[in-house]
Amino acid sequence: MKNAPNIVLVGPMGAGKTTIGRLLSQTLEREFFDSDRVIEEKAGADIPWIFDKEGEDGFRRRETHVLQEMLEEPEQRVVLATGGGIVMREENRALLRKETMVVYLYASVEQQLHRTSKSNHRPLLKKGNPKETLTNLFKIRDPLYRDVASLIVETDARHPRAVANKVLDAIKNQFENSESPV
Ligand SMILES: Nc1ncnc2c1ncn2[C@@H]1O[C@H](COP(=O)(O)OP(=O)(O)O)[C@@H](O)[C@H]1O
Ligand SMILES: O=C(O)C1=C[C@@H](OP(=O)(O)O)[C@@H](O)[C@H](O)C1
Ligand SMILES: [Mg+2]
Repeated sequence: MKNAPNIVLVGPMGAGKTTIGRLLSQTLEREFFDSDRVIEEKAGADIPWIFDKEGEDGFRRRETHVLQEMLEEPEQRVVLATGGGIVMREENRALLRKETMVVYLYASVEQQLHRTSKSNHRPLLKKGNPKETLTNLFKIRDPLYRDVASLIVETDARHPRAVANKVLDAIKNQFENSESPV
């Protein structure tokens, strides 16, 4: 498992990408990165500010740049939590398809809504009705998550530690099967 490629978590807001990614990195003794935090550190500003001053397009340009940096480092083996919109750009999906173990953390819209209800760090949920926004985004993005994912793990009825253990088991099975001699 040590040699498994970069592990990248994708999924909607509130799926647990940041939370589970940190748990996975501890167990796997790998560096953990959250693309949102890397974007904020590089910009010296938080995501709401970036959306406000540069628009969503400006944020997406920064997001692609960070993804390129993270995945194009040949020796790097990290755990990367992405933002929920990472799959919107084809260039990001192309990057995710190369040499990467992509895990789709699935969460129902109800759970997405519940888990993001206390957050004021997600600009897309500040406008309009959050449930409608999450429902519409899910319709568009669920097929895109499935397109890039090697594994899909259900998160609704599991605590974070249980989700992380499920992901680890699934990665172990996938990686060992792919390594086993024909
Ligand atoms: N499996 C889970 N069960 C219950 N709460 C969760 C679970 N995964 C994450 N959370 C909680 O949901 C919120 C959003 O999690 P986060 O990791 O930020 O999601 P994402 O990065 O996918 O948007 C956090 O408060 C986190 O503690
Ligand atoms: O779904 C999206 O488009 C976004 C999700 C956020 O990350 P999380 O999925 O970690 O909340 C963050 O990248 C930004 O607010 C945009
Ligand atoms: Mg996150």
